[in-house]
Amino acid sequence: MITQHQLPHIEAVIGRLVRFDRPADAVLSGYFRENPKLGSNDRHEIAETAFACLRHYGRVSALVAPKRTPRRLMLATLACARDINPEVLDRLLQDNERQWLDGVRAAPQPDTLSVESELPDWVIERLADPSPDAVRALGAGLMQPAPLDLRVNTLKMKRDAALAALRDSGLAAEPTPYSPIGIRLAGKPALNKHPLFLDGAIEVQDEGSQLLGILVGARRGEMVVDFCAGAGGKTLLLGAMMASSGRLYAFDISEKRLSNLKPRLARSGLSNVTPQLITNENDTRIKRLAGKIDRVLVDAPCSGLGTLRRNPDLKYRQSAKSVAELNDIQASILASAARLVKAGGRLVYATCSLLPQENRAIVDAFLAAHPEFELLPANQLLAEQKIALDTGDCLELQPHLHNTDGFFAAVLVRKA
Ligand SMILES: C[S@@+](CC[C@H](N)C(=O)[O-])C[C@H]1O[C@@H](n2cnc3c(N)ncnc32)[C@H](O)[C@@H]1O
Repeated sequence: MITQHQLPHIEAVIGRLVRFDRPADAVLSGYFRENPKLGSNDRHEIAETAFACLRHYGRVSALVAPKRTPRRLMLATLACARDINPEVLDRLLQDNERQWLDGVRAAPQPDTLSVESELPDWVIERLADPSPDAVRALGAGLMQPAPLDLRVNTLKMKRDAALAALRDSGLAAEPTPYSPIGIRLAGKPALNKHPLFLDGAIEVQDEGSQLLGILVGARRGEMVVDFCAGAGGKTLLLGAMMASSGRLYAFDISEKRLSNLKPRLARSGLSNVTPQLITNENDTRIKRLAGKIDRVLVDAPCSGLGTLRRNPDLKYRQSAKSVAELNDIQASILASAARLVKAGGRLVYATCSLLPQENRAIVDAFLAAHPEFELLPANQLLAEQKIALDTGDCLELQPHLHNTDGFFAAVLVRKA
């Protein structure tokens, strides 16, 4: 329920968000830390309105143009992008705002493809299929809330047992359609105090991420590298696939992200993981492992445009220029990671981007320069795992088609 007391807070948060200089969730949690007296309903309404503003920013900012003040953006969001009773909203307005907002409500919808799909032109131009129908369908999918997916830690529990335990605790839980170790929950229940979570038997992980880990196919006793491990979402999956045996290196250049892996590792029960901070993809510590690794995952830094359901601000924080810069980093990381792979070993290149420029183009250029590698068709690998999902020789997940985040993965093998 929106109240008068919340409006200055929403306005302040929107003012910070539309600078697009920091991740939206960091802006929001920083604001809540500065304002500890805000109650849970206040936080909920502030976050919902702020994210609605970001999700519908193309439309909302066109409606209030040319005076895009935070207050106007907030009022247009409340009137046009959230399901707020107009009478309730009108009671919260200043006198001079009622007429203005009526005009906004009555204004014809801006009908450019960019506003309709809520995707900037530079993104549309770079999609594999930029035709209006495809863009509208993708844009609509990216506007839906992402489901809450869990991965069962198979070291601790089977999926059926986890499903039964979650249902016993009153949660509506279903198996995920594709991942054999995934569970989809209805709603967004808080899980951080759930016994299964505390015991490390479940982790929050999008089904798409799970499929990508499954393509790595890590096995017991192998030497495996998660090259861009971050906070270890996929490391934990790979470690469980290896039944906590062999050796799993988790590399990353971010000390902060790697430190977030530590408590997750402790819960998971894995004892085969070696987190390793590296200075860059050419770090000397990596060279020592050259030619020794069975499987390498490169979950490359990318634009994140596949995660717009959760991070709608990314489409304004990224740009054609930042994607071009990422392309250089992606190519360099992939080439470096490839040196680790032994003969017959597997290299998986993955992103959570929807742009061919960060996906297939990087892989094609790599294969052209590295004839010692070849592509293993992802659809065949998934079929061998009895996963009924065929997106061609690379895994290409799209929110509106698969109800996962947008993901890309190519599986490469070093010829024996
Ligand atoms: C997409 S995120 C990885 C997410 C992680 N795999 C997970 O499942 O949670 C990309 C990661 O690449 C790391 N990174 C950026 N440049 C790197 C480099 N040159 N070498 C290794 N990691 C790098 C970033 O710090 C970031 O954590």
